[in-house]
Amino acid sequence: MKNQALDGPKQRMKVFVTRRLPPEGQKLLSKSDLDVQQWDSDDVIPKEELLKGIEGADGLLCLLTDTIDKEVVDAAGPKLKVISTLSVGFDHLALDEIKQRGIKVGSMQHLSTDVTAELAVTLLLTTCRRVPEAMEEVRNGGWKTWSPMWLCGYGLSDSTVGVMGLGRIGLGIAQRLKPFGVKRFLYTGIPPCLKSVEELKAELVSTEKLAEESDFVLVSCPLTPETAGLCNKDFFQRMKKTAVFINTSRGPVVNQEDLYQALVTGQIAAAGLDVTTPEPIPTDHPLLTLKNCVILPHIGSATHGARNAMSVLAVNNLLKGLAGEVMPGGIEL
Ligand SMILES: O=C(O)C(=O)CO
Repeated sequence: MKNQALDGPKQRMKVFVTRRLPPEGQKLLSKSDLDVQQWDSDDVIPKEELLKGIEGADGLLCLLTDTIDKEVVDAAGPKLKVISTLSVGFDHLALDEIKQRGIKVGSMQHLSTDVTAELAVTLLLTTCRRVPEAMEEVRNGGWKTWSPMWLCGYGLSDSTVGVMGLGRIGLGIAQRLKPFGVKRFLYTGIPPCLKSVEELKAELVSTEKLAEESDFVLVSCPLTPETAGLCNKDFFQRMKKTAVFINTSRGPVVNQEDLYQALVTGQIAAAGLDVTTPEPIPTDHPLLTLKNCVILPHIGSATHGARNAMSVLAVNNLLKGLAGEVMPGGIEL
């Protein structure tokens, strides 16, 4: 039998959680034997609270709204072993600093692929068929009669769709769009499954060609130094005047001033954004004055099922990582 007096009581590992979690993840966390300290709020944690809270932590569970930079990992100190993020994207994590310290990182992997692809399709259809504008006309008395060219948009049948970043989500988008009668798929990026690409007869092209030949451009690439600002003046000038642009990845992939100019001058037909820079986009932002721009508040993965499942995976990543086991959503650094 172990001598408790000599060994001392087993110290519980400390984890810091930067937000209230969806119920299923919260329940799992509460059953663990970790010393859980949490920012018990639905609001973003202020940086100074994060710096205080993470001190001496073995693990961190964070959100995409938390910037985990050198200052934060320094404040944590040498015990920090695992960072689990409740997101697919990890552009908010200073990966170099994290890697240098041998900290393991877990994210969502495939978990929110379907719902995010579904939202991208929703946003595309909403934007290309001018749904918010049409609803507004019903409310404000603009609906006078059925009229041949009133509120005409663009349909997907026989179109060319360009997916920038044919990863898991990009592929999910293309697969969902195929039954709408899309004639041709173009893509950039590295597909997760070549067989699916063959089934779609999707063509790997340059970013320029994708811009020039697509009727609908959907951005689903991660934010990296290479993709930041990729959709800029030159990109929009290459697009067709009848083309529709959709971004469900990260705001900074798009130069918003250039997008505004492209929309206001009729360089492109319309845009739908689920992500902006910054988030939230200020309510007086020029893009919000445009009828041909539909903006959603970053709800790509916002279904009850997905968010609960994401929170369970985020907690499991934390538990497994701290136990020295393989994290189900571990990422290669
Ligand atoms: O999981 C992510 O990275 C998101 O952007 C949530 O929709």
